[in-house]
Amino acid sequence: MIVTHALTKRFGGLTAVDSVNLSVAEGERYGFLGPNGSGKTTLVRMLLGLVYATSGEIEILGRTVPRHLSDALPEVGALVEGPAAYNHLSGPRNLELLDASGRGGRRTRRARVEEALEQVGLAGIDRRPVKAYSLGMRQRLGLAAALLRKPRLLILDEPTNGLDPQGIKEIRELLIGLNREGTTVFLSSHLLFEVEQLCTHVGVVDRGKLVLQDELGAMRSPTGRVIVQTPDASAAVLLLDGQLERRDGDRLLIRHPDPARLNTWLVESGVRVAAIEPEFRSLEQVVLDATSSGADRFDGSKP
Ligand SMILES: Nc1ncnc2c1ncn2[C@@H]1O[C@H](COP(=O)(O)OP(=O)(O)OP(=O)(O)O)[C@@H](O)[C@H]1O
Repeated sequence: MIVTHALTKRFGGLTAVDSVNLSVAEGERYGFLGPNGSGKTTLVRMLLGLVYATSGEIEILGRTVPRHLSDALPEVGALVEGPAAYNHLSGPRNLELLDASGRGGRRTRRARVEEALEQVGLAGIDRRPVKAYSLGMRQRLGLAAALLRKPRLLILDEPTNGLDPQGIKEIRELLIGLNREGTTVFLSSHLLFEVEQLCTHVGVVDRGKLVLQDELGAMRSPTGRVIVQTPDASAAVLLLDGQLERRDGDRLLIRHPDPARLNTWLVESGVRVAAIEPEFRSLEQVVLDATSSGADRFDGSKP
């Protein structure tokens, strides 16, 4: 769906995107994660032919970009930083105008616009001009515009920018739903938590370089520790001499390679186990290990 080879963009002496090999397959929800200023927007703009690469190659839906971009674009929905709109017109009117530039027939235009508005939570919006929209509403309108053509591929630059936690959740659910119906989703974000909640695949960019690219599940390997919930926590603590890493009420974090064996042993020793599961590395830990700069440059906050 998206392939780049040694994609590079320099602005004078600054290398904003540095030899990036991106690979996004059909059906994925791919999170392109990096701190502010790491080159995400520049890469997205190159994918959409809005900025020329200094060197390297881009393929979108099997077409070379920018040369054959116009063949790919009808199947691509895009949202780039600061979605453009006619500020003196209403949101629905903006979408009607946009739709008129596409291939859809006039008779069904109103229905397409209404469906897109409904998908992003703007159904029944009044006729106020876009200049009176909040940042979150503008972002939703931008998403609606990206959805008008029922694209096979969505390319979204920071799609939850300006949204409150409820809005972020709604957009997440919308993107997961669209993806289930077959849309491949590529989005950039500086929010670790957002990517962890939404994406199946992650690319981590640090100072223009892609330092990690994998399936989220594969990245989050087991830590070798087991989380156990037990009403007999005090008895378990005595039993676990040296293996216990942390106790939090009736929740214990235990160094052990095998949850099944640990479970058997605890139960046979008279410790009732209410819940047991292996601990996996968080995306934050993975990113911390992969980047020289440390995860403090990434935004790990939860909404
Ligand atoms: N037109 C430009 N001219 C000069 N430098 C630029 C230009 N566009 C971007 N840059 C620089 O390239 C680097 C990457 O910027 P970019 O906007 O792609 O990062 P980003 O990861 O999208 O950050 P943010 O989330 O803050 O938008 C930054 O150092 C930025 O200042």
